[in-house]
Amino acid sequence: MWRGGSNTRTCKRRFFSSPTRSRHHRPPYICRLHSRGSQHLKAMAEVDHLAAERATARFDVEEMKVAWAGSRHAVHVADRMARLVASDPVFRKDNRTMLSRKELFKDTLRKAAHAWKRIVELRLTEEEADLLRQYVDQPGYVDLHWGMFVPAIKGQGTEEQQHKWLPLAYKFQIIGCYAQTELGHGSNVQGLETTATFDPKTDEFVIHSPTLTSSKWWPGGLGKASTHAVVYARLITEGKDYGIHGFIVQLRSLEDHSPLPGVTLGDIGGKFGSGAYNSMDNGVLRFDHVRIPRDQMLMRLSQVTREGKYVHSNVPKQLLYGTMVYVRQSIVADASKALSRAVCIAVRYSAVRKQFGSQDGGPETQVLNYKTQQSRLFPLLASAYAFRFVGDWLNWLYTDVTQKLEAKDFSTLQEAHACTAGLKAVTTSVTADAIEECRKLCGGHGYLNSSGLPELFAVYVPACTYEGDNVVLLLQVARILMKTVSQLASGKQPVGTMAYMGKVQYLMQCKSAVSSAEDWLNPDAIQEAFEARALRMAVNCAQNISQAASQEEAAGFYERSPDLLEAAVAHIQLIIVTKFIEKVHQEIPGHGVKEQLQALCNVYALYILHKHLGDFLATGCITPRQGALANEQLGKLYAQVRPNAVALVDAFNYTDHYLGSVLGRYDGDVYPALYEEAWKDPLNETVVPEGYHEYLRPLIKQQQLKLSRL
Ligand SMILES: CCC/C=C/C(=O)SCCNC(=O)CCNC(=O)[C@H](O)C(C)(C)COP(=O)([O-])OP(=O)([O-])OC[C@H]1O[C@@H](n2cnc3c(N)ncnc32)[C@H](O)[C@@H]1OP(=O)([O-])[O-]
Ligand SMILES: Cc1cc2nc3c(=O)[nH]c(=O)nc-3n(C[C@H](O)[C@H](O)[C@H](O)COP(=O)(O)OP(=O)(O)OC[C@H]3O[C@@H](n4cnc5c(N)ncnc54)[C@H](O)[C@@H]3O)c2cc1C
Repeated sequence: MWRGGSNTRTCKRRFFSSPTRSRHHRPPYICRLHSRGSQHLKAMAEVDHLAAERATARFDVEEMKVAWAGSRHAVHVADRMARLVASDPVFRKDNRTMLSRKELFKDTLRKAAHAWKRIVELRLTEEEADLLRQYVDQPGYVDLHWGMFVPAIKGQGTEEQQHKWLPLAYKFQIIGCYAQTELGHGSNVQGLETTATFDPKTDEFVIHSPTLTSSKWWPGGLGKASTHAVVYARLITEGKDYGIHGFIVQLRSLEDHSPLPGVTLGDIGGKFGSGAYNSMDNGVLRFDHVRIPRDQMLMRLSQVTREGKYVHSNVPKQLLYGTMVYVRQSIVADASKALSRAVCIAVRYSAVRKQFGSQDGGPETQVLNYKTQQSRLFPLLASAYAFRFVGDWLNWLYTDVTQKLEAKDFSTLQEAHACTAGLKAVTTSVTADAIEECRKLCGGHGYLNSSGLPELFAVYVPACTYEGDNVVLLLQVARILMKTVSQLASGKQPVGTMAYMGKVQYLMQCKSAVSSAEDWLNPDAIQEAFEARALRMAVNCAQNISQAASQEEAAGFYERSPDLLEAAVAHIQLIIVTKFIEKVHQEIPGHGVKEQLQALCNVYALYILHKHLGDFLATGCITPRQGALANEQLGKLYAQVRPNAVALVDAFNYTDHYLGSVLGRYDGDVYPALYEEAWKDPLNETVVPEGYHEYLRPLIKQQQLKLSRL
């Protein structure tokens, strides 16, 4: 019922033969003679400026790649797809920020068409094709086609509807998008205004946009590319409004791509940052009484009969939100990808960059050796790993819930909603902030487009808003927390990620036994502190809401919503910490791999504890002294991570192409690359800039004339 996109774990494999490759999947870098202005730079043989860093690693990087990717098979497939993309000139992206919007959009169409051609020619599996698209790394209509249009039909269409529409979508005979949000409403899905009124005379629905605010607004791929959309509209039949339902609507001609009669379509305009998300044609759409056959209503959950009778299957209405739940879980995995890219750039560059420290002409200090740099960077490195593992777990949960739903077991629906909504909110917020932090960690050069960080930030930051504004989603988690707390008194045992709340008697009064910094390395000590903090914050909120006895519960919730947000964050951080601890408890092969993950797990947990110390102290879970000990241990852990830092980001296994950053290059040969990149800027195409004769020369001449008259 919630069937979404592919579950890559179960994908059938069909490899195309691949050439043998060197250990690191980048072409050997030969520093080229620079075309302009840099003739003094001599061609050099390949040099690994980070070799000394790599030599200090105390673990097996190849095995860490397996731990990161999930399996040896996953490393292998990702490696092949990444190289395939990196070696293909069509997928070049280093000039992207210099293209105009129109050029960028056309470039996106070209890349998408070429990617599809390669997928067909090489007969790639679904898993391989997904990865290939990921490494092309340019937001475009295909993301919504595969990521939302297809999953919506799979999840909400009947067998016949799937049989009819999916083959068309799979072969790109139609291109689809997901048209839910309107100009007037996004978060409040039940507030959408577009109508789908059944006309029994013709056996059709009439799709209409009654107001300006009912215009569909934002859907990716809608503006220029899509031929079809799953449109969410209020179903009206026999004079009654049955609320929001999904409909497959054709928007453009399959002959000449012109909008069909009654359909007004366009792009909503340029977005934040150069390049970045501007490759996507987020669109506006209005309907003027557009007719579609009745069988284009997605009828898996509810149906309208030929006579116009509304029939709702005996399933929870929230299944209509299934596509969003599917995408939210995939966004958590994407957060670890975006965060690990930023961290990889910042760690490698921090190892190359040197400032201060030399009084006598000796070597300067690598900025990675500054404790402040480590205390800003290593928690982000740990977070990348934490998000990766919680993302894997969430993918498992999603698959499990989907199977239960197929068997008409809806008991885990709430758990799935709380986990996907909360983890989406926390991981995207942290990642967006972390990318910006990585930019600052790279100093001035981080601000250059060639660092890759400005574009990564601009592409990533809307993840805090799309698929549910993060605050709105955290309030959903808070509601479920409050419901769970209120049920504790009745003796109902919470399950899943809320199970810890069942230990309410103990967790409300327990005192941490930590008495030395080392005690904080005990996972039980961490787990208990996080559980007690999350539970006490939730219980405090529930008490404050109920104490406002004069108010309705909803009004109390509204008043206390800032505190509720924090309680929801505490609960989600507990889940992330728990899943990291569980991961480290598993068998993990490879020399030193488990030890490194253990250290990163502790960094993650103690960093969160340090950052939110106020919560832990205010709820009395730990004492100020124990808080100070946690911080002391954190410093020791940073020292442990330091010699492994570069190898830990190498384990992400990213090609230079995918990273797209002169600062994050695998070989660390940053300065010639920065120098060379600068000359590629269109401003450097002419020595004397355009506009000199119009504006600069007359200005200078005028001033000279004035001066000569004096
Ligand atoms: C690549 C980028 C592409 C981007 C694409 C997009 O952005 S696409 C556009 C993306 N757009 C967005 O993401 C829009 C974000 N907005 C929303 O998802 C919803 O409007 C809402 C969740 C905020 C409110 O929901 P509501 O109006 O129904 O009102 P309510 O709060 O009263 O909840 C009623 C009950 O339903 C439960 N429940 C809710 N959701 C789920 C769920 N998914 N599953 C299961 N259950 C769920 C909830 O717990 C409650 O349960 P209870 O207490 O009765 O047992
Ligand atoms: C890049 C991008 C791509 C997108 N792609 C698609 C797509 O393909 N298809 C599609 O249908 N949509 C898409 N969207 C739309 C997206 O899903 C919505 O923008 C998102 O759900 C947020 O809704 P909103 O814009 O209505 O924000 P609003 O709800 O108007 O948020 C504005 C502010 O109000 C606050 N707020 C709102 N409600 C509450 C509340 N109850 N309590 C407290 N605070 C509240 C929010 O926290 C926020 O600070 C996309 C958006 C973006 C930015």
